[in-house]
Amino acid sequence: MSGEALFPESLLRRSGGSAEASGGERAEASGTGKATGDRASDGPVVIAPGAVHLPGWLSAGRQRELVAACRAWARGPVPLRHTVLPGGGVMSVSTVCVGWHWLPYRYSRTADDVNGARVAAFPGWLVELGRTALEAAYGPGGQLHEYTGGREYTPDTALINFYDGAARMGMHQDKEERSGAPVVSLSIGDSCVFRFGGTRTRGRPYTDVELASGDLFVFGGPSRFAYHGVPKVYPGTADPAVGMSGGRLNITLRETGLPG
Ligand SMILES: O=C(O)CCC(=O)C(=O)O
Ligand SMILES: [Fe+2]
Repeated sequence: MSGEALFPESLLRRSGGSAEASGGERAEASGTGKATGDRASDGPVVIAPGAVHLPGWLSAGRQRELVAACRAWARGPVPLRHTVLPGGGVMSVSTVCVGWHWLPYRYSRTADDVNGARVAAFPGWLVELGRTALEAAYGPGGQLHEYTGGREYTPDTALINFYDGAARMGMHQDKEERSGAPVVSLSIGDSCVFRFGGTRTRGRPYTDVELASGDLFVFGGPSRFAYHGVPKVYPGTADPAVGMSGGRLNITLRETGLPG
């Protein structure tokens, strides 16, 4: 089944209700309460220059639609799998990609380290969702324009990561892309600690942000190549209304900058 068919108009609408990046810096709330599927957005929180957290940006309905699309992609043409690293280590998250397949440490149209199949096409509605997300995080002009090199944001790959309660992701940079356009990250299901550091080292200083179901996090501009990771997931914190029985789903949209 094509992912496109699963998507109603609601995902294509430029979202109302999502605040624009007008507020100044605010301290990050550190509550660990049960995440609901439909938290009202409190507005953008600037974590570092170019790095913005928008709590509760996706409605419960949109989260359910994304969960359904990710389920369809996980069925094929490339299955969800634990990536094997060159040193023999196996990532604890399971991943499936759309548009371009990420493998350590490059992109390919085919899943060369899985089953060799060409990955699912990157759908137009997901480009629109990425654009809407950037506008919500940065505001319609200004940084948005600057951080995308004056072009419209055109993500062409999505990495979909599934975390069970024990899964983690070590500190790393997203640097296989040749484009410096921002990364758009959407979280659904269980809450986690998202650790966001600097561009030079994977160590301190960093900021720990709790990402809950429906949250948007964007990192671009001076933060585009910042180290980040997920040291902890809080099992059982998701609202079953988003359509997941457990675990955490994270979708990152990126521009690869690759031809074709
Ligand atoms: O799960 C997350 O929030 C981050 C995922 C990530 O950093 C990645 O896929 O490169
Ligand atoms: Fe990453």
